Amino acid sequence: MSLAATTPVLPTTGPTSAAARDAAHGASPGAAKPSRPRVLSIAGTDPTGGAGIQADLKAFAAHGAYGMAVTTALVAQNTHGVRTVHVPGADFLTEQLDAVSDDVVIDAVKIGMVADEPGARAIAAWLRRVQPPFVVLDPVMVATSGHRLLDEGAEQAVRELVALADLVTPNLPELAVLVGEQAATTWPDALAQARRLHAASGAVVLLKGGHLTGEESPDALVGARGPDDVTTFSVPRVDTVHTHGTGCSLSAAVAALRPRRDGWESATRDAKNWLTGALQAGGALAVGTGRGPVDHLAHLPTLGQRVFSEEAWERIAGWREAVERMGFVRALADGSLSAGDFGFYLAQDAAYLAEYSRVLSRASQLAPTPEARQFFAGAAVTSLEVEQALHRDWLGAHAGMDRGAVESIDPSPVTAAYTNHLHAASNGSYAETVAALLPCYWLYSHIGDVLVRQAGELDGHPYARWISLYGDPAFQEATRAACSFADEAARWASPAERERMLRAFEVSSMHEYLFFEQGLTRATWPAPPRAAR
Ligand SMILES: Nc1ncnc2c1ncn2[C@@H]1O[C@H](COP(=O)(O)OP(=O)(O)OP(=O)(O)O)[C@@H](O)[C@H]1O
Ligand SMILES: Cc1ncc(COP(=O)(O)O)c(N)n1
Repeated sequence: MSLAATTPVLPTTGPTSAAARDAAHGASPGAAKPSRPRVLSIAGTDPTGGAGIQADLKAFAAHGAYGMAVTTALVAQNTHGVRTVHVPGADFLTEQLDAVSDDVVIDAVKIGMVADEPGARAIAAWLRRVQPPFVVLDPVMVATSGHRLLDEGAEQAVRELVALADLVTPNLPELAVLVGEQAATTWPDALAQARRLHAASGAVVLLKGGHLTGEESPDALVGARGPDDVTTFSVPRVDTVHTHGTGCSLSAAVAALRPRRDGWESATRDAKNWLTGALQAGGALAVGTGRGPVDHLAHLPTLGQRVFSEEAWERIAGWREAVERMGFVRALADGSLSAGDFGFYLAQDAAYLAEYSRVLSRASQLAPTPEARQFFAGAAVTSLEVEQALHRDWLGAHAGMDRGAVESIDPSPVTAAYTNHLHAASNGSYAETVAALLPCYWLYSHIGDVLVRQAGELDGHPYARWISLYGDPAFQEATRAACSFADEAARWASPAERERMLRAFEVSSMHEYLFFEQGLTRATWPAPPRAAR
């Protein structure tokens, strides 16, 4: 038997259009919009911070709203599920609600878990008294872990709350309960149910398709601009298990945005895009061993973080020491390196620089400021022309290679691995690209210091010209500039992006080591196998 058979689907207050409700709240298109809206969450708690009030406050802050919270229920839960629920009671709930509204002007309300029928009735009575401008109701009934967050007998009271809400954000099972039907299994059936809910209640319905399977995760706004209006928002489904609290976070974000927007559509579109980024970054948070939360602040830089280059340099302490002890550097410093090994190194360096120059050009293309664009474009030219000219001179004089031969050197597997890594990083962001490019400047000038120190007096040294070139002050200056561009990019990077930068820097440092050392280690590489005839 469906719930509709025993209870009226919706209460008797009668539907009003979204536009009429907005007008009643003074939310006309020309009305002044609060720059920092005061938004109240009425919901349960999640001590691990992924859902409920804790998620709502983060979503409010992420959207620049001032967050407030009234607790309906204290929930002992984590990323594996709900353990127990403690409900302080409807009288205390009303006391909390009044404490807020007696003092603070409220720009929007988001309602989540209401827990039980007395709770729902207390909230309904308060909404009728206070008439907040925008009310978003996420009709939380069952946690994804399967635990009930709403007493079974309270469903009718939640239906009554729908009629007091401006926007209701059900997932498929919740929508079914609200209209008193079986849960829809297809998107068109779900849309038809959402239309019926809108027609009966007057509330705009944001139908959430997170529970569907498929490559897209569609949501639809029903009734925002008229009874038959449906706007679909579809994003590619993020391949993640970390979806705890997505419903709470989405509805809170819409509530935070709505007071500054002219309608539900633009608030929903932006909230949904933000949520997709937060879902993508959720795994990197490493919160809990179950279904973890999304990263509400994925789009923000973190205040108080360390200077990127300091942290990056510290992270490669091991590679730095390895580079200082390298046999290739020691042999170059004491002059015992054979001309053949040095020639191999120079030839590979020429092949490397050709690709490095392309990645520098890409950094210039992605750079956010004219200074950075100019720096990386200039570096692309220098590495192609000036540095390669030196390589050509030596290889011409000592290995009999002409310009064409130098320009068509095959990269070794070690060289190709390094340049492939740089190209892969340059398919990411500007910040990642700069971080990947940096060790070539920095470790190279570090090796220069080590070489100059180890070589001592350069008179009569077979590699004097090269060693003095390593210590060139212009190169040290370029290294400092590259560091400051990386630091600036990191200042605006999210934690996940900064981690990608550090990783790109670390991997490039490893490649620097392998690149230099290949002058000697190549003797141990296997010869290309002969094809069997
Ligand atoms: N894997 C995913 N990729 C992209 N978007 C998703 C994914 N999972 C959920 N969403 C989006 O998250 C929002 C919440 O959707 P969902 O249907 O899961 O609601 P819910 O069941 O109320 O959430 P909760 O898991 O918090 O209870 C929707 O906008 C949905 O499209
Ligand atoms: C207090 C509270 N409110 C809502 C949810 C639903 O979120 P989810 O379905 O992701 O567990 C929850 N777990 N806890």
